[in-house]
Amino acid sequence: MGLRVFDLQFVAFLATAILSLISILYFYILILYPTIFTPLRDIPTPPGRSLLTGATLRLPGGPHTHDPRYWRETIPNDGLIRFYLVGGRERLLVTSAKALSEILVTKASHFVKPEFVRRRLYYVTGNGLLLAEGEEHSVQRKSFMPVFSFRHVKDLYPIFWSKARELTEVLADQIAINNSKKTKRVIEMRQWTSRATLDIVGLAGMDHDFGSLKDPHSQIIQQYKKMQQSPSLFETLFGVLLSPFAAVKDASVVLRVPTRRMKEIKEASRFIRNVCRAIIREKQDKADQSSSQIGIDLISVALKSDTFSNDALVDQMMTFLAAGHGTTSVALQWSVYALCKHQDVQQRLRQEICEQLPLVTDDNVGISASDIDRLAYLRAFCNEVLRFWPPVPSTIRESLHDTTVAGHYIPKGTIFSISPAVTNHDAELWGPDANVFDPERWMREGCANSGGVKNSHGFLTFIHGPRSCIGDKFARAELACLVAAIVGRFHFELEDQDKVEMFTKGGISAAPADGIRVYIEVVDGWQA
Ligand code: HEM
Repeated sequence: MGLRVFDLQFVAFLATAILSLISILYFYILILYPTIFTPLRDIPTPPGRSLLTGATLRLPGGPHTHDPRYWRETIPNDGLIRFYLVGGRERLLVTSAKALSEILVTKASHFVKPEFVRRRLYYVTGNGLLLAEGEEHSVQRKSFMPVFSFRHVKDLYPIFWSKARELTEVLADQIAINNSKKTKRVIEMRQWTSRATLDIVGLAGMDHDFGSLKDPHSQIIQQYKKMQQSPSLFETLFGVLLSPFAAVKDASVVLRVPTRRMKEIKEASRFIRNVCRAIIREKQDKADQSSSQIGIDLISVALKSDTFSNDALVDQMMTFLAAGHGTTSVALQWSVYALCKHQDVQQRLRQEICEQLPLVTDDNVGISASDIDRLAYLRAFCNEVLRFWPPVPSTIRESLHDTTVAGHYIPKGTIFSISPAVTNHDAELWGPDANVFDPERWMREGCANSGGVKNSHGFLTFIHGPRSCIGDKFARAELACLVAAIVGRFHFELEDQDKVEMFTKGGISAAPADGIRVYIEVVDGWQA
């Protein structure tokens, strides 16, 4: 009996000691380290933070104490602003062109994508160009540079145009559906932009038509939807609980918890990998029969180079599908939003397109790169959409070892936020009208390629340096073809004219929250 009391006392003592230790550890990680001991304490920091939620980086949506654009404008800084994430973790927002240039270009090899980002993206992108680091990345990048050069991308315009035509056909069918007397109808753009851009990456990237524009039940689109699920309440709470330890060790353990969402993400990833594998086999069979059967798409060119194993090629295909599909889809959604909010721009763009391009309904007439690229206002409009609503609003980097940025000492393991959404609206770089949507800035003399920005780092949509978007020319050409085709054929108006579109909260891309619901109507003048 006496022994049992002693046992209980010992267990109670042990439990109290463990709880006290955990509390001290949390206190140190949450309060003491980030406020007193951190070597980053001299970097300007926005006032006020919640212990639980930190000052999590939000997407810009107007002045707000947690809005990084607001910090950029109100907190005096010399290139870096420190803020806290959930659990007291520190992060540095990079605000000056000089600091961006150091991290992205001059000292690019000192900075990598953090391990927890690589783990999170792995299922979606595979281990291709986006996630490779160091020498492996250099070799992969060198192999793919030629196929993403303008010399090659210009040959892909007819593919972009043919899918843009198909998009206009399915949209016209949607107007006619159920009620042939109706001339306009409300459509949610997201599903159509997503299907169009997936089909385009499929055709131009791997000579394979997923046919998702025509097939509403397309398996591959369903699988991508599964991958974009937001974390459940349990996963979020679990992440918050572990987050203080992320400062010590990354908390990607959350990804290893076998929740239903993680199971579905892994299944979807397996499904898409198998589709990629089958496409490669088909290509190899064709190539075995005749070398002239090899196409001009990205993967055929990689196959010809003999640099990649089949598994490595699957990773690259996953990368191109993921990196090239959602981003351009989001850019097209914002384009439609801009057209609705600025009807004068829509009219002027339609006039240029209708005057200078052949009918989109005419399937006998092809389009070349020069047909599209000579349309100055189309180019200005697309550039402004990409500036104003960068589809990747923020990316992150981690310092590989102790270094300096903007004159500040930066210890190994420091995490930086590189934010196109902040930099693309920086009044110091773009002038006082930085927060105004104005394609005209790209039409001024000598500004066609720069929009008049004072430093090239000011346009950060595709970032810069050795890790910049390799698909930027592909994306710009694709977006221009899609915008030209839909503006030439349809008139767009928001379902709710006064609606100010919000960004989605989750995901990598900054997509419009409601997928852009518009009235769409076939216009006179540019139809067969
Ligand atoms: C409007 C459309 C697009 C935007 C805004 C965009 C933006 C970006 C950004 C910001 C990065 C850098 C990410 C980081 O390092 O953290 C990136 C990388 C990348 N993008 Fe894009 N992208 C777009 C379209 C495309 C397309 C169409 C493709 C391919 C078909 C593509 C393929 C890639 C690849 C492979 C990388 C990794 C490059 C490397 O690390 O060497 N992107 N993109």
